[in-house]
Amino acid sequence: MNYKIPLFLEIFTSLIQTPSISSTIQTIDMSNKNFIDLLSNYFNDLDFFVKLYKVPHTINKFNMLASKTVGNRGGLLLSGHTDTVPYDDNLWDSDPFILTNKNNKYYGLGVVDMKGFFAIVLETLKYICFKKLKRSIHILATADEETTMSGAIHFTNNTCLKPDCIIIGEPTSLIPVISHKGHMSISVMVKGQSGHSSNPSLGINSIDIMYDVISKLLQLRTFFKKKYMYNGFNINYPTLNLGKIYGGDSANRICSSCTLLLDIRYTPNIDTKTINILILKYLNPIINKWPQRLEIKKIHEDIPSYYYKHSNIFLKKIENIVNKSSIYADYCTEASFLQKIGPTIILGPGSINQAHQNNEFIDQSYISITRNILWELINYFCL
Ligand SMILES: CC(=O)N[C@@H](CCCN)C(=O)O
Ligand SMILES: [Zn+2]
Ligand SMILES: [Zn+2]
Repeated sequence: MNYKIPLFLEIFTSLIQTPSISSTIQTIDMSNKNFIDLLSNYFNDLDFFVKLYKVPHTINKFNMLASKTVGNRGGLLLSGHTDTVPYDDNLWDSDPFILTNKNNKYYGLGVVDMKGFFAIVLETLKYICFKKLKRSIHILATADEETTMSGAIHFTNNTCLKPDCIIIGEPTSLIPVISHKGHMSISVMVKGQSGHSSNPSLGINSIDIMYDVISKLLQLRTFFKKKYMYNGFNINYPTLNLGKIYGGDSANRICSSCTLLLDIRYTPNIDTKTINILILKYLNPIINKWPQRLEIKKIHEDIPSYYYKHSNIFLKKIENIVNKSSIYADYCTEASFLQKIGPTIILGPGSINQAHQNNEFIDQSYISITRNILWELINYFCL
């Protein structure tokens, strides 16, 4: 085909160069508009019909849907998120925004999770003859997957698309993922009272109280592991991770405020209502001892767990194409929402082990294999 779209490496470089960090911490959170514009231009270059959707309650964030539409139903939807997690300054061996080629790997923030997927999709589409298209092909690029999933939620609730199949290109090492855990993110703030450290009775030390909170949460963690075993997952029980803690300012002041961020990844055998009750049950002794001093909040809406419950014909076809049986994952994805509009499978290049890491990389061998798989998927669902 004779498109004016740039070469693969030029595209990949530009995607990595364009920051699109999302965070629940406002000072770090960024608009994804530049990234969305870049992607839109590339899909325009391929003569796709491109539409942007502003995602409500965000700082200027957008979803993009690029389509070649045939009829009004069915077809294939390839989906990815536009945002990356933040990065640790100084802990990278290369500039996270410069695509770096070393030892048959590409390094950069988002190479595997998951800007590389878009670069490979574009590279694949370049060589497809759309005159032969029998069913629609859509590419969805969402905002805020790493935080609230508000992009996927907004899209799911407002689209009239009903694809035959949705592929989410998260890094699964090209193994189909058909189930994953749910995700709950919580903040616990302890409000104490400051005072001179020479006399403990002059204040209420919020770090001391947080110490008790943490010890209760670790007990809850043990309870989850004992009571809610669920086979199929690699980590076959709900996990609880203490993710961030901050508070206080000086060694010689009683600490007046301390905040803890944590997440719970839950298996399908426990619901969020039960989890909420358990959190309160474990923390109640502290809440009673220190009335009004604990504030427990959700950082974002709970993300439900996901299980593929559609036609086995598509699943078998996809397992055949990649020559791998499907598995369950411990992380979570936008499949929890997108599955409402069509059968959804998570399948993408690179390993989740390199996601959210310093020196994030994607093995170059994934590029041609993924192109072939995408080509077969498009051939099966659209041509
Ligand atoms: C694949 C992946 O890393 N997904 C994110 C989504 C977080 C949504 N709050 C995770 O599992 O942490
Ligand atoms: Zn991801
Ligand atoms: Zn991620």
